[in-house]
Amino acid sequence: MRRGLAAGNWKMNGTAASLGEVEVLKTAHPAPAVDILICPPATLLERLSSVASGSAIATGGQDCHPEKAGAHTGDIAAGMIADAGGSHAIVGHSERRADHHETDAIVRAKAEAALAAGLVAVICLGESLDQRESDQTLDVIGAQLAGSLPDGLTGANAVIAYEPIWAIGTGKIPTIEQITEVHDFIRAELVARFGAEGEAIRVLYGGSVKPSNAAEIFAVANVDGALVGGASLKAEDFSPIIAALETAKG
Ligand SMILES: O=C(CO)COP(=O)(O)O
Repeated sequence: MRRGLAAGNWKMNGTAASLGEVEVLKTAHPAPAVDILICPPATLLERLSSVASGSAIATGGQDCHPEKAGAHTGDIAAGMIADAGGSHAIVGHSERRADHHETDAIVRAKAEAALAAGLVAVICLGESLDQRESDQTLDVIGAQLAGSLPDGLTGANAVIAYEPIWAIGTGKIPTIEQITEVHDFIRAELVARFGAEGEAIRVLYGGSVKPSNAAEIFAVANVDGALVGGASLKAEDFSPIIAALETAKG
């Protein structure tokens, strides 16, 4: 059985004061029945990793550059995430695909760089509202899976996050039937491409996950956890989401 994963993406939020939230989570979840991951802004990764050290909380970056090093002002290499104590790298988030014009090919190259640095790649995909309303969701997700996923993915080196763009930060979530349909589709595609490992790769749902809706989302068989934005910033919101995942998947 796949172990649940509660992942927090702090996006461009957080300062040194936010490290206190991690202290609270550490105390509240000393031996969780699921995995916990926090991806803070790069400025906090090393400090947060040190606060989380010795606890059940893993840390990661929100992006990585495809290259190992070089003249790429403002970018961060996967090896630097590992050096700062991170074990995961989110790649292909819709905000990066939109703000930084990242294509599936770029996302794939970034995921490959993450794997080469020994990180777990958390590869994000999801449809826009237009695509959802014109019934293209599964086509879009299929194309993103085909284009963004490197070869050789396993349950140990990759996580997929399905995040419908229109559900991110909006308070709207798809119906449970829609979440079930997409997650079942992703699972089938993963198994078709990666065989038994496709069964082991965790598939997270992301987009307006809150303490109030977490339990119903986690009840879906092929939802293995969540990639949480806003509700991961405060321990008082993230902690009940972790607890709901423990109840559903622990
Ligand atoms: O984009 C997300 C996580 O990567 C989801 O963000 P919200 O939980 O704030 O909707």
